[in-house]
Amino acid sequence: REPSLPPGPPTIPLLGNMLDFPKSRVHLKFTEWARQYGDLFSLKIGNSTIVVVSSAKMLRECMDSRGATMSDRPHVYVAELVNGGLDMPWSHYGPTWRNLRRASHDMLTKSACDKHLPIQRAEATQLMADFLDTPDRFYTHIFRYSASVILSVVFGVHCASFEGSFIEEFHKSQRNWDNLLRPGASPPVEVFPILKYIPRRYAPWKDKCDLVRQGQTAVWRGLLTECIERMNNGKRNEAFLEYVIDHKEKYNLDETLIGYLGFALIEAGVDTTSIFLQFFVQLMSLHPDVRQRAQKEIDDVVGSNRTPTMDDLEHLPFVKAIINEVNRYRPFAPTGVPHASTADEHVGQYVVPKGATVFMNMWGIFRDEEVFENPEEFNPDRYMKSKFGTKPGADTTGFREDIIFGSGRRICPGMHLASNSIALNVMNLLWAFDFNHAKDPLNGQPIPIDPNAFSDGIVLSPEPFKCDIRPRSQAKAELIRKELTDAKSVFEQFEPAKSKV
Ligand code: HEM
Repeated sequence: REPSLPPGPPTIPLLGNMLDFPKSRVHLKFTEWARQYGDLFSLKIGNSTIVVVSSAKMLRECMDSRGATMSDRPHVYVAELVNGGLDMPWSHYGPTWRNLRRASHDMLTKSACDKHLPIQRAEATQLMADFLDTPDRFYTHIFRYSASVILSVVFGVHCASFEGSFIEEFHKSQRNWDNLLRPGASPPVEVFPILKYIPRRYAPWKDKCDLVRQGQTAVWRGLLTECIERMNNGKRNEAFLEYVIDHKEKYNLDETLIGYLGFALIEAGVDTTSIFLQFFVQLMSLHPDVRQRAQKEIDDVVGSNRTPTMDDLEHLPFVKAIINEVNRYRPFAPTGVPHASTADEHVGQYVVPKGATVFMNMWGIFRDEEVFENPEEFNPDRYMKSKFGTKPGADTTGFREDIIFGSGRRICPGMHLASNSIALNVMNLLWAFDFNHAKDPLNGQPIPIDPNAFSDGIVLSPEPFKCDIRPRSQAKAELIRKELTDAKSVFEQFEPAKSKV
């Protein structure tokens, strides 16, 4: 390790820390190292450098305030084979990313997203109705909701069901993509570039890359073609992509890039929103005391004769505290989405060198005992006592309300759409349903839910679990069904999704 680098675990010649690098649960090891080496530590993997930021204060100093040099993405060879750098979350910091980013920013402003609240509300009503009809399929209902909202808003397409639909195909294709990105699924080409040249017959991962690329291209090409046809037939429905197509010169985007822009929003927006809602259902089933307290708050503000609206949120501090605590307790990307530096940056006494991969260790930030009381405990009440859920006297420098959405120039452009989705559904689901452990039909005993069973990788998502979801009253169930009938007029403004792309 070069002496100017932040400290870190001891290295061995040539390989550096490669043998110590965890194959799973990377966030746990990063957090252990952060406690040992500090809130800015480094690892060497061969010649390359990884820097890990593990406090909000350091996040501000090292990343938020250095947007111009900390906004690249690391080279990931399989991603280059799959999307050639045209897919925004993977794009390198440069003109293509800038054009995509500018368009997404203009499309997804708070006021633009608020205009799309009617379709978000209609979709959220369908989610409640789906929970009434087939509660056991809550996992796919949530995925359908998240996908259909983004498809409607971005491409102008509504997808009424998961099974047998385009959304099911997209789900499968994304799981193939996740598998390809898992550690060990492809050789470490980034460290040993020679591995790129392994002939195809010995490198099945190259064929898998082709398959994922073909699947993703089919998704955006199909949706874009439909959008253009609709525009040509005079049937516009205010989809965001219509606006970008109209202004493609302004953003310097050709058809392929416009397709990738739409795809990036589905790719980055669907799993994230779904995962939040799945964890929410899990945590409400595990913590009936928290659920009941939130339900009492909602009942006092909303009552039983109407469903919640976005205007209710400001009167529901405990519901907001639950949202914050789900994000703290189960951050969707526990080591952040890595950035890369494009210049040597002096941070305190250390240098973060040009080309380093920089991780935001959200797990470590949210599990810091100096900052959070009993951080391992799911306790929304902490956010009732302080804005950031921190304990009295803790240093809150660098904390911000949108910290879960990333950092600097790469901060999530979909955060307003995501926040509306999360708030609407959390309010609705607490208003409408009780969540409990499912019972084993053979012995009537509660089926345990393991809160620590989650998938590995850059994204944390709960392993499938069972729970019991029931409407809180017949009257509420009837109101949901009536609102779904009313929502049909909103859905009709969108094109029905095809079963295949
Ligand atoms: C709970 C929901 C969501 C969470 C927690 C979330 C979080 C994040 C995070 C942490 C990043 C990486 C930021 C960074 O590199 O510093 C990100 C990037 C991104 N998100 Fe989200 N996101 C959510 C929903 C959405 C939605 C709904 C959309 C689209 C409508 C979206 C679109 C994107 C895109 C396109 C990027 C890549 C930005 C870039 O690389 O420049 N996200 N998101």
